[in-house]
Amino acid sequence: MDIRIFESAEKLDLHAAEWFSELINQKPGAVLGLATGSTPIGIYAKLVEQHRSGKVSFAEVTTYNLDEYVGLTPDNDQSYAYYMNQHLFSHVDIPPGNVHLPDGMALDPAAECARYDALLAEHAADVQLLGLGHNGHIGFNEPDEQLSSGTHVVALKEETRQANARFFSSLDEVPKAAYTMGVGSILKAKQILLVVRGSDKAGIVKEALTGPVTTQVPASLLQLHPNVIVLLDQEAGRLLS
Ligand SMILES: O=P(O)(O)OC[C@H]1O[C@](O)(CO)[C@@H](O)[C@@H]1O
Repeated sequence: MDIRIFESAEKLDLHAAEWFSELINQKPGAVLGLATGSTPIGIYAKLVEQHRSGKVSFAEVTTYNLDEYVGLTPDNDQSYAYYMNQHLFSHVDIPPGNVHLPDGMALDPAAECARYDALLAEHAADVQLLGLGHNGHIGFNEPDEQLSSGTHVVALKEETRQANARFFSSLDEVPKAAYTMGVGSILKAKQILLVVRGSDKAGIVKEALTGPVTTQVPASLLQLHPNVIVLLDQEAGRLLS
C-alpha cells in the first residue's frame, strides 16, 4: 500500500484532485468509481476548479457511484444522486448519460442490483475512490460475518445511521437501507484511492491497514488489492508508525 500523509486538508484535496486530473488527461475515457460522504467534498471542489481553469475535461469520462439510499428520489437533497450533482456533475462537462448510481426508488430491488452489476461488469473502473466509515465500512458494506461480492441492499447499522444523521434534520429521517456496490466489485477496480481524514478515524485506519484481514472490518480487505493509494491527513494517520 502506498500511504501518503498530508499536513492539511487543503493539500490532501489538491493532491487527490491533481491525481484524478492526471489520470483523466492520460485516459480521457477513464472509468471512475466515485464515493459520497463528507470526505470527498473538498476533492470534488478542487476538481471543479481544475475543470473551470481548463486543466481537465470530463467529456469522455464515465462514473459509477458506490451507493445510494433506498427510498430517496434523485431530487431529494439527501440522496447521493443529488450530492453528486451538487458537488461535481452539474459543474463539469460530463454527459448525463455517463453517470451511474443505483436507483434508490427502484420498485424491484433484486432487479436493480442485477442492473447495476451488469453495468459494472461492462467496464472495470480505472480507479475506485473510497471513504472509510468509523466501523470500517466501505461503500455501505457493513461489518458482518460474510460480505457480498455484488451490488446488494444493506440494512444500515445504527452507528452508521447516527454518523450520517448530521446530514439530515433528524435521525428518524435517515434511511434504514441502502444499495451498495459489493466488496467484489470494489476490489475489481484497477486502482483504489482510499481517503480518510480526522482524528476520530485514526483507530479504524490503523486497524484497516495494519490489522488482520477480516469481514468485521470491510476496509481491511483492501490489503488484498495490489494497487491501493491511501491519502490521510495527519490526524487520521496519527496511529501509524
Ligand atoms: O466521509 P464520511 O462522511 O466520513 O463517510 C465515510 C463513508 O461513509 C459513507 O458515507 C457511508 O456511510 C460512505 O459513502 C463514505 O465513504
